[in-house]
Amino acid sequence: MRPKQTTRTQVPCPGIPSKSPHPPPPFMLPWQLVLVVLILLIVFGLFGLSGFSGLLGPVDVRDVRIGPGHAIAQWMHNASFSSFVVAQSQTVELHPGTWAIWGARKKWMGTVVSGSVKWPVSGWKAKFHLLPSLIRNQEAAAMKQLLVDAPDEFDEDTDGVDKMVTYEFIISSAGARKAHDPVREALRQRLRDITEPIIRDRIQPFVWERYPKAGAVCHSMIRRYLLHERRSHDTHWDIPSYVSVVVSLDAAGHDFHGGFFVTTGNGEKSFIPLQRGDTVVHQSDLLHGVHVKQGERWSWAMWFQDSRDCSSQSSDWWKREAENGDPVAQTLRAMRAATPEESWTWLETAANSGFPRAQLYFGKAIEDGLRGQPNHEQAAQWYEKSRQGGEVDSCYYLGLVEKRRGNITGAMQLFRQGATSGEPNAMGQLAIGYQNGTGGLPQDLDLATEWFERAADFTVEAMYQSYVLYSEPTQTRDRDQTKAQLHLERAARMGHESAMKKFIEPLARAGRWEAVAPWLLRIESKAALSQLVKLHQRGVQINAFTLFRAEQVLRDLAEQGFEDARGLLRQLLSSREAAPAKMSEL
Ligand SMILES: O=C(O)CCC(=O)C(=O)O
Ligand SMILES: [Fe+2]
Repeated sequence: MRPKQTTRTQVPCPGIPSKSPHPPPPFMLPWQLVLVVLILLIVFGLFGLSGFSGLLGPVDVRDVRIGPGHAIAQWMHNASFSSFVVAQSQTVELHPGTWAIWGARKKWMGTVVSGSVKWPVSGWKAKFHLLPSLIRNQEAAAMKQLLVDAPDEFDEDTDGVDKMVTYEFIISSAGARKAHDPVREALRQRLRDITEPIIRDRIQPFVWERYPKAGAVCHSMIRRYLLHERRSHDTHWDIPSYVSVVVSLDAAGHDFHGGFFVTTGNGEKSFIPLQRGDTVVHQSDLLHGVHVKQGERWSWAMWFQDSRDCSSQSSDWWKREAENGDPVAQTLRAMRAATPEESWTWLETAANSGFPRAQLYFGKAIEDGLRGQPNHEQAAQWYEKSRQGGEVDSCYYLGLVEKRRGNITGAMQLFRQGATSGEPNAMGQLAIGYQNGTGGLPQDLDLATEWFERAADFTVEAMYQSYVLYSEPTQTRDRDQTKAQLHLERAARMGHESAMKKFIEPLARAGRWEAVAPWLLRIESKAALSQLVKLHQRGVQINAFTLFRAEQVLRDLAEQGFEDARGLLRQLLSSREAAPAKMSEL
């Protein structure tokens, strides 16, 4: 496979002057010989004539075809028994399209597993590709190590999918301001030194061949899934991305269990056991997510746009398919719609076609009052249709409607159905039922703990409640401080306000102000920010990235007109006082 050749070098002809006063020399001069050889190298290098490869130096063929024992080959075998995913493999060659005179030219030969997920109702199949070992073990390890060594330099914004803290490190991004902050530029550059050749030589050639309209990588980031932090990136579509590429930096079944999955929202998840350096390529029609059930995982994710300058024609994506009546395409268009009215129209059309996920979203749109007054009864009818169509998330929303109607027992039955199908919000509601003994459930703190703990991989409230429950004994177990502490830290790191305050109490009591400082920024209240400024003024060591972010937060608040933030910003920037901080003064 070759990337498209966009420009070709014009080779000037080294002609002999027409009116030469001297006869041409009988043999080529050495410099002319060199020129001719150079021209041959350029021409054959550009056109890739393999017959001349001897002239161009050795070809470094990296053969990473997988055998039947490889985890992905086994997954593929099992997928053939699945009701919703199919996959087959082929061998593919990638030529980087660049060449080096002195170094070896590179060629990648590997297995590509092409799979698809069959959507219910629609004939639509969401395709994806798996490329085992596209990234070398050492490359993946080197990328990860750079960030393991800089644990505090991750972004902690709110995630668009689950509203919890992201914990991502942006390597490059066309849109994000944080992709240009000077304080992390050296680290970003080291990561780009590794990632850019990989994108140019391996990822881009493959993506451009399979998706001819794909342009440039416009967003590239590392995500981490640590034990005391984020455990999941639950079921979603990559709405802003034309082509998404995910590289696992750890090995499933070895460093962690679970990981990247594909689904149709019916409760079944097919976990793809990506090994270190294995790569997934897909578009926004693939419903997918991440759940790290044990261990820790890091991944490198990229989003291609459909242009080289990162402008996006996303309003055109899946247009023809939507207009031809496909409900999956219609739902995707609703999620990219320019106006609420347009979104409503596509969702209504898709819901009327019987697509369970669209029925869920349409119910939400009605309940949220996307058009007119919120209407819970009408929303409930769509949730019910969606539930009957197999969409597990609907059990939770329908359960909430029942709860509001005062039918707690009916609500609990719905929550149980959602919970046993793996829906985390329903798990949390069922746990509350056992915690309080409501909705026809006995009070049972062991079952409450069990369900909260299952949900704690996904929702911040369940993380916090797991901490609360493990902090106390039940009739059958002692309190478990280790588990309680893990859940408290996870809830705190994922943005639970009470958890953050509880988590820093012992740090403050021990006078560990360096450790307290980043938390004050995370809490972001006026009191917390002024304490942070106070610590800084008193000479407490605060890492450069925390200080940089504090300045940014205060600047943003000041620009929004908060007078206090303006004052705090001035203090932060002004010189420090020398006196050490005392707990009693804070
Ligand atoms: O971490 C991964 O494997 C995938 C992350 C993902 O799906 C996303 O960032 O959209
Ligand atoms: Fe994604």
